[in-house]
Amino acid sequence: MANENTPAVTDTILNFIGGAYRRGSTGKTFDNFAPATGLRIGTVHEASEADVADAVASAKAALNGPWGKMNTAERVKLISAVATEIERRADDFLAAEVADTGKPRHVASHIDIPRGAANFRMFADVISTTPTESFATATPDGGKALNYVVRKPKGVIAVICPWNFPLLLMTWKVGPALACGNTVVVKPSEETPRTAALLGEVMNAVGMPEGVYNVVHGFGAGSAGEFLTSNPDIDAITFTGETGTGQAIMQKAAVGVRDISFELGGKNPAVVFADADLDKVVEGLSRSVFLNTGQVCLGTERVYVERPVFDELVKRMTVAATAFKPGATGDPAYLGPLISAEHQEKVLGYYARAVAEGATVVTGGGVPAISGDEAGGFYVEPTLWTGLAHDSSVMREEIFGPCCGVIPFDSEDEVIGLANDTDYGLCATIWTENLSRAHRVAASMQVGVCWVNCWFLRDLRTAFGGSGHSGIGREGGVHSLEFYTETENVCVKL
Ligand SMILES: NC(=O)C1=CN([C@@H]2O[C@H](COP(=O)(O)OP(=O)(O)OC[C@H]3O[C@@H](n4cnc5c(N)ncnc54)[C@H](O)[C@@H]3O)[C@@H](O)[C@H]2O)C=CC1
Repeated sequence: MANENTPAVTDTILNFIGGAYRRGSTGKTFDNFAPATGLRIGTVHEASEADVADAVASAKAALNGPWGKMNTAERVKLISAVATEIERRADDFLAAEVADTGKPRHVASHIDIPRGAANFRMFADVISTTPTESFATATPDGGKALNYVVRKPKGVIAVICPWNFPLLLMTWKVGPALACGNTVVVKPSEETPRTAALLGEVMNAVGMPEGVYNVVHGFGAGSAGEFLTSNPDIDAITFTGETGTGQAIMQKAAVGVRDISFELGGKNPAVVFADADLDKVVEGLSRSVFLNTGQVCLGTERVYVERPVFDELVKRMTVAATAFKPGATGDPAYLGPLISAEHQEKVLGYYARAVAEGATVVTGGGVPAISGDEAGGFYVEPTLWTGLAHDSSVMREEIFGPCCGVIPFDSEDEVIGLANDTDYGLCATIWTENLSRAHRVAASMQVGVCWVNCWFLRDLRTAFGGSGHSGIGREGGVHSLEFYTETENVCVKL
C-alpha cells in the first residue's frame, strides 16, 4: 500500500543522454525500492557500456556546440533558470527524493531540494563575480610584464554520487561544472536514481543545449560507474562516496592522468567541554548524530565529553534520542529508514559488535517494533553507547547510522589527541563557551571543516572537503574553480 513516502504506482526511470530519455541498449533493468516500506516502487533502466560511451560522446560534442560558444553571462542565465525551475517543481523533486530515500519530508523540503537549487544559483554568482588573478612583473630590462590567468573548462566531467543527499550532493558538483563551461555525465547512486533523472526535464525546460547534462544509471564495478571512469574521453572525475570506492576510482583516473576531486567518509568527533551550554549542545549534537538517520558524512559518531558533565550529557542525549520515532511517517519526530536492507544489516552488525567490544547500550541498539505499511522498512533504533574503548572498531570505523559512542576525557591535550587519532579528517565539532579555547582547539583539529557551538552551518561559498581518508581537494565557492577549470597563465611583455 502506498503512503506519503512512496509513490502510488511503480514507475520507470530512464537514462538521459543528449537531451533525450533512453532505455538501456541491452534491455537490462534493476529494481528501485522504497526504504520506508521495503516495497519495489520502480524499474531503473541500466546503461550499458555503449550507452555510457554515447553519453560521454554527447557531452563532448556539446563542448563544441552552442554551449561551448556561449559566454559566461549566457551560461549564467541558463544555470540560474535551472535553479528557478527546480524551485517551481519543488513538489516533484520532493516526492522523488522522499520515495527514493524514505527521509522525512521536512528534511528533504528544508535541506535537499532548496540546497539543490541553491547550488546552481550560488555557482552562477561565483562565476559572474570572481576576478581574474593578475600580476605586474618587473622585467630584467627595467620594464614590466603583465601576467594574467585565463580560465577554461576542463571538458567532460564524470559526476559520481552517493544516496544520502542525492540531489544536493549531485548539484554541488553539476552546478560549478556547468558554471565553468564544462559538460557532465552523472552516475547517481543505484539506490536513488530519481532526482538525477528528473533534472533532465528541468534542463530541457530551460533550454539547456542537448548533451550538456547526461545521466547514466547503474552500479559501480562492471557497470555504469566503471564504464564512466574508464572512458578515455572523461577529462576529470568528481566523486562523493566511500573511501574504498574512491581508491578504485583513483586507479581508473590514473590512466590518462585525469584529475580527481573526492569527498569520502568520516568518523567525526564532537568535543564537549564542561563550560559548554548543555542546552545548545544537546540540540546540536543530537542533530549531528541523528539527522538523516545518521547518514550524513558530516555526522558525529564519536563524542568526547569532559568528565564533570559526562553523566549529565549522556542523560540528556538519551532523552533526545528516544524522542525520535523510527517508522512514524508523517510524525514531526519521524526518524527515517536506512537506505537499504544491506545498509541496515551493516549498521546492525556494528550494533552487535559494540556489545561484543564492551559497550553499555544506553539506549536503542536494535530494530524498532513497527507495524502497518512501514513494517518492511529498513529501520534501526537511535543508539547511544558508553564504555567503548577509543581504539575499538566501533569507534574507529565509519558506521553511517544513527548512533555514537560517548567517552569521557580529562584535559584539552588528551582530547585533541583522541579526536585526531583517526585515519579520517572530514570535520569536527567543538562545544565550549571559552572563546580562546574554541579557537585554539579548532586550529589543532586535523580536519577540513571545524564547527564551534554549531553543526552543519554550511555557507556554500566556503571550502568543503576532508583530509586523510576523507578526501582529496576542496569544493565550494571559488575553491570549486580550481577543480572545474584549467588555468592558463598569459604573460605579456609591456
Ligand atoms: N565526504 C562527503 O562529502 C560524503 C561522503 N559520503 C560517503 O558516502 C558513503 C555512502 O554512499 P554510498 O553510495 O554507499 O557510497 P559508494 O562509494 O558505495 O557509492 C557511491 C557511488 O559510487 C558508485 N560506485 C561504486 N563503485 C564504483 C566503482 N568501482 N567505479 C565507479 N563508481 C562506483 C556507486 O554506484 C555510487 O553511485 C558513506 O561511506 C559516506 O562516508 C557520503 C556523503 C558525503
